[in-house]
Amino acid sequence: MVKLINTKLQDVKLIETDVFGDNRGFFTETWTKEKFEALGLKYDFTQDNQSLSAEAGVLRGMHYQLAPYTQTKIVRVVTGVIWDCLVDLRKGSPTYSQWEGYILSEYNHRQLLVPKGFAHGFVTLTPNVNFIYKVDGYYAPQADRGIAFNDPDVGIQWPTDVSHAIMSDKDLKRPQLKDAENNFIYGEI
Ligand SMILES: Cc1cn([C@H]2C[C@H](O)[C@@H](COP(=O)(O)OP(=O)(O)O[C@H]3O[C@@H](C)C(=O)[C@@H](O)[C@H]3O)O2)c(=O)[nH]c1=O
Repeated sequence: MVKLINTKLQDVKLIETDVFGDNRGFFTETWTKEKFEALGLKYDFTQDNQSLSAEAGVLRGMHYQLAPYTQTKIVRVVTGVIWDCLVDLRKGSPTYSQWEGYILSEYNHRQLLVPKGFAHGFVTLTPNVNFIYKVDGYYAPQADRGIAFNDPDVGIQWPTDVSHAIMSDKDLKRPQLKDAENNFIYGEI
């Protein structure tokens, strides 16, 4: 059985699948087309991605691709623990500009549905985080955008001190939401 858990953010869902433990370890179906579609999660996935973050305190975010290159993502962690964060960038959404964080780990096996129009990022809470995700749109570097992880107007409360987080140069220079290019309209994407 696949279980969907609503979150504070409109349209964002946590996903739990059955995990069958035994003397060898465990088994779980991480994505099953017909079971996910029966719950309304019907996407034409085009790409699977993996990142490794070697240390605790790596911060990647807050990322999105502009329309028409928007991506739905289903994200999860296969080794390690992260605090994953989303910001709703869809103008007109009841939760516009709000953020929420979720623990995703090799232990809770939780996945997160990141709808189109959300900025997404995470901080690693352990070393050796293997993060994998499906997306339903190809990588489009010309549409690659982000907002600053520490935008005071958004006010994300990271669970650890991220003032010296290990980050890409690109992410250190992201604009605030009020200055960011953003063409998402709630209901239109
Ligand atoms: C995302 C991506 C990157 N790349 C390349 C570009 C670059 O040389 C290298 C690293 O890219 P980045 O620094 O953007 O990688 P990263 O910071 O891990 O980017 C990811 O972060 C998380 C939080 C997300 O939400 C993802 O959608 C994606 O934006 O990989 C691809 O070739 N295809 C892709 O789909």
